[in-house]
Amino acid sequence: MDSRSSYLLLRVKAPDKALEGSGPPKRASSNVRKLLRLLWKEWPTLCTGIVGLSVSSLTNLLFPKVLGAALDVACGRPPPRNLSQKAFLLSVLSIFLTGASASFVRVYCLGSVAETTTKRLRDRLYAALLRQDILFFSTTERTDLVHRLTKECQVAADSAVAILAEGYRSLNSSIGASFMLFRLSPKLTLFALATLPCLGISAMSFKLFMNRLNKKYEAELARLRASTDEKLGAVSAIKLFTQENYELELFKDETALVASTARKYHAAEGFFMGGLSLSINASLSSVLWIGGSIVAKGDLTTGGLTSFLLYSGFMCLGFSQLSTLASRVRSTNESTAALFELIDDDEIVGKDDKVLAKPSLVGPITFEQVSFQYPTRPEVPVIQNCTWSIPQGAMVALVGASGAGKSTISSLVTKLLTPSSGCIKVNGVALSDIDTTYLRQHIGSVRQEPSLFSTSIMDNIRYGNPAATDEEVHNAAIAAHAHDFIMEMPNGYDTLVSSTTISGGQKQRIALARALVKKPQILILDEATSALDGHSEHGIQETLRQLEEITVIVIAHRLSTIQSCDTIGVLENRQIVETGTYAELNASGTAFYSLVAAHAFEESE
Ligand SMILES: Nc1ncnc2c1ncn2[C@@H]1O[C@H](COP(=O)(O)OP(=O)(O)OP(=O)(O)O)[C@@H](O)[C@H]1O
Repeated sequence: MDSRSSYLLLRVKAPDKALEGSGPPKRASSNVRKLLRLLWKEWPTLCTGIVGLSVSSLTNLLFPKVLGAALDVACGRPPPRNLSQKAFLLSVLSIFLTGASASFVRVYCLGSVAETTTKRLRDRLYAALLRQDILFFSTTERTDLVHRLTKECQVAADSAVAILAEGYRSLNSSIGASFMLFRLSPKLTLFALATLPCLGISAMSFKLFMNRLNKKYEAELARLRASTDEKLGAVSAIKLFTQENYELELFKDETALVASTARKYHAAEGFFMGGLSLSINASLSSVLWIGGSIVAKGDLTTGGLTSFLLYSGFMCLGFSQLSTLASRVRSTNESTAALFELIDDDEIVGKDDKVLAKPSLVGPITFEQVSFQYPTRPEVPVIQNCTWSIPQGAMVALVGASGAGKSTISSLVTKLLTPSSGCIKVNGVALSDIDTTYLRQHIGSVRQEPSLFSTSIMDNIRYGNPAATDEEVHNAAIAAHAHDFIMEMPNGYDTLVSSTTISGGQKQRIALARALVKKPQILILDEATSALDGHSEHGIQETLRQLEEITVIVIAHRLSTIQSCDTIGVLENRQIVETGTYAELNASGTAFYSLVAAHAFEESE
């Protein structure tokens, strides 16, 4: 099991006790049933499609009979059921027209059902993804998720419709055609059926072999996709280390492996198709041989034999489709397992939701014996029995060596992560008792590499507070020292983020404006001004000082930022080991002093 799915199991079964018990595996066999239940939500269109399918199957079944009768009429025999030639022609035409109309209804209605089901699956999956916590995204390939949302949802819905429609149609053709064959000539039917089990068994075993090859091919392709995604994401590192040729050779090896498996699959497919055509030709010739002698004896007409041959084709097609149905159900169950794992998980999470408090967040933030370790590395605690109190309205610097756990602490305060033990309180209320949406609506958070969306700068800032007026957006941008450079852009606030080159520092200031427009009660800046020059950063510090009532937690590597804070918390050995002002801590023997001596901080520009 990969780390992502083991993580999912952890969340669902034992959110607080990492890696304890994995529970019984979910049964993939029910996925097709879930898909069929989703199809049923469109029952009026689905039923209309099935009526169309039934009618087109029936007209298809009548086709060989009609064709045989037409051949006999062309050979000079009278039309069946004492019909005149004109009436016979008209009835043939009406059968064909009915079949064509039924095909339209079938294709349109079943296609609509597939599309609506795809939409339903995509909506549910997207909702499920938005509910996952950040750890999920750090252990899951983003390209896989996008693929799941776009392609896999479509394939799953199409497969469910195909299983239903093809299953129904194959059943109709195999049973209907066998019935018609017996009616035409029981003797010839028994002869034709005798070869069927042999053909069926060899075709099925060969198909299984091909499925195995196909799975191998898919797995190799997935590996290629993941490694290409990783390499293209790190293309600057490849260039800087001049490893282009090495990477190209690695890529060539991987594509060679994929191509070789694909060739094996095509060879097997060619062998299968060749064998199939050989056995069909052999059985058709023998049916024709025996059938010819029956016609010669006068027990069957030439038209009857033609109908018989066509019905044999229908029957073979029906049985072969039925035989592949089981493997199609199995492959759909398997290919949709990851999809339903996410969707079902979301349903479980949803059921556990309870109504939480929305207290005032104006008050101190306190850490009480807080411990945390990432579920993917349960043996390495990042924070352990950490106790810390951040006074309300203070501007606090959180410092520590790289990897000490500063960003982890900021994620714990915003509830992006949940402590493994202990408790974080805001204004005396435990975070676990505070409504998450409410909490995040009142916390502004800016990270070192903020994500901006490909809309206008105005929309990006307003993302922090959709109800903000233009004036409020401008004020937030002024406070974040972003207004001037925004106004210098070709379309000012309407400039599209994707249409212009925005520097790291400009991005950070837009992100700060987006956090400020919320009018937060707590502001967390995680290296949020690292790309700014000293002058701009100083201006922002001044602005933050003027924001009354807001508690600001600053994670910074720049000494000037730290110096301007009211108090400093030093994170070392998984705990806050010291707190105090810069003047108090900047003395020989303190952990802070050791950090300064170890050049953990940049000097001001
Ligand atoms: N998603 C994750 N899964 C597992 N371990 C993680 C994850 N994110 C961070 N860690 C680990 O947790 C520890 C603390 O990381 P964190 O990013 O909180 O440190 P930091 O003090 O903010 O570091 P820096 O100053 O370099 O940004 C590190 O050892 C890191 O490798």
